[in-house]
This record gives sequence, structure tokens and C-alpha cells, in this order.
Amino acid sequence: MIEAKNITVQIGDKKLVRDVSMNITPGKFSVILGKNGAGKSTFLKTLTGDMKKTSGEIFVEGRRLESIQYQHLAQKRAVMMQNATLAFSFTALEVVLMGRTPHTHGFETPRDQKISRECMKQVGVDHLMDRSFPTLSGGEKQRVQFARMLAQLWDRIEENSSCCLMLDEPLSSLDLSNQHTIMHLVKCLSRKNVAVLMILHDLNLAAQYADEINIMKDGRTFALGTPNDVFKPEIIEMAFDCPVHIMQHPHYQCPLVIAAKKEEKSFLSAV
Ligand SMILES: Nc1ncnc2c1ncn2[C@@H]1O[C@H](COP(=O)(O)OP(=O)(O)OP(=O)(O)O)[C@@H](O)[C@H]1O
Repeated sequence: MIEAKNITVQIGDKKLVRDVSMNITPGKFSVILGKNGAGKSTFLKTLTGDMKKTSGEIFVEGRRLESIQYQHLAQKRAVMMQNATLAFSFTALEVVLMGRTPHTHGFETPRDQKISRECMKQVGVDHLMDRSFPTLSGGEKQRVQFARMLAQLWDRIEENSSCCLMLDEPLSSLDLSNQHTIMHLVKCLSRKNVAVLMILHDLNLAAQYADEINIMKDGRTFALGTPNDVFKPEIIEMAFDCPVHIMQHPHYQCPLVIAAKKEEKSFLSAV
């Protein structure tokens, strides 16, 4: 669905992303991991067209990203950026209805209303419908934004046509239960012809749900493969500069990563 070939992004003399390639395909749940500043969001922003690449090529269903009309793109690809804010006091339902904009001709229909309400129900935020979006908690906002993406792709999902979800740290404000609810929902969507690309910081959530993981370091792909391929102590320790223990999960067929205690003396130990 989305093919990124040898993407490089340079600002001034700094290379933020270096020669990264990835295929985001329907039926596959892809995750990008990496240290702070590794280049994850920059890479994702080039895939969405929000940031200019210096070199490389991006194809959406075989066509160059730059040649596709924005509305056409928005009908089949939904994006959730990190800490997206809204300046105006829309209700939560109005925010979800925004997901229907690529499908309307300037005004929404009763069907758009019905779809938006259903998406809020699916995500468990229907009780927040009439609340002013800026007054919601961080986690409530993230779940409402997720419902907005679902509303945007609803028609494609219903028809079982291919479409794409791109999410930058969508779980950063969610509690344990809601993290797994969203990950389970995304996994189910990926099995319904949705191509998923998600940036995460939680290695164990990635290990449990992802089909493919791209670990980035210093703007490059450091390791790419299944959770079992990339979750090796030598890879994780080098990518994150952190000693780890990796074992088989006692209940699931995936690795389990535990950070080892840091031994070096901290500044606080001198106080
Ligand atoms: N517009 C910009 N101008 C200069 N440097 C930038 C710009 N945008 C990002 N950077 C730098 O590029 C590097 C990669 O940033 P990016 O946001 O892609 O990292 P990330 O892997 O998503 O990090 P995090 O996990 O902290 O969100 C960082 O060092 C960042 O400071």
C-alpha cells in the first residue's frame, strides 16, 4: 500500500533520517521503535507528506505520493500525530465527525453522524460525545482521536478495501487497560486489510502485537524483522544504550524485555 524507498531527510548539515526503506502493507501491523531523537517521527512525517524528504521515493498504491490529491489520500489513509491539539472548543463528537470530512461534500449526512457515534462506541468514548474536547484528559483525547481515525476509514473497512493507519505514539497517555484495548483493536483492523504503521516506546507492547518491527538508531534502520528476529539482547542494548534481559513471554509466543538495573553512580548518590 505504502512503499518508502531510501528516504533521507536533511536539515542544514544534519541528517535526521538516512536511507530508510519500509513497506507498509495491508494485513501487516508494523511498528517503529527507537531512542528519543532516533528519527521515527521525521520518517513518519515524510510518509504522510507533512515533511519534505531530501531524497528517496514514496509510493501509495504504486503512485507517487506527491501526485495524489489530498482528499483522495485522506479517504484511504488516516494519521494520528503526537500531541495533536485543537485551538477551538469543539465537542468530542465534532472532532470524530472531522474524520468524515474527506467523504462529505461540505455538509455531513445522518450516515456520517451514525458512523461517528458507532466509532466512539467501539473505542469506548461514546459517553464523552458532548464534552468540550479541550477539557478532556490526555488519555480521553487520544481515544477520541483514535475514534476520529476509525470514522475516516470506516467505508474502506466496511468494504474490506485496503487502507492505512499511521499513528505516532498513540498510547502515550493511556492506562494499561486502554493501551491493550487500542492495540487489540489495531491488530483486528490489520487483519481486515488495513496497513498499520505505529511508533511506540513500549517494547513489550510491540513484541506482543507487531508483525514487523523497524528499530531506528541515529536516523537509520538498525534492525528490521519480526519481534523474535529483532528482540535480541545485543540489538536492543545497542539500539537503546540500555542493558536488558530478554526471555520468552510465559503466556504468549513473543519475547519479553526487562531493562536491567543501571549500575553506574548517579549524580544523586553524591548528595
Ligand atoms: N525541524 C527540525 N530542525 C532541526 N532538527 C530537527 C527538526 N525536527 C526534528 N529534528 C531533530 O531530528 C532528530 C529526530 O527527531 P524525531 O522527532 O524524528 O525523533 P523521534 O525518534 O521521533 O524522537 P522521540 O522518541 O523523542 O519522539 C532529533 O534530534 C530532533 O531534535
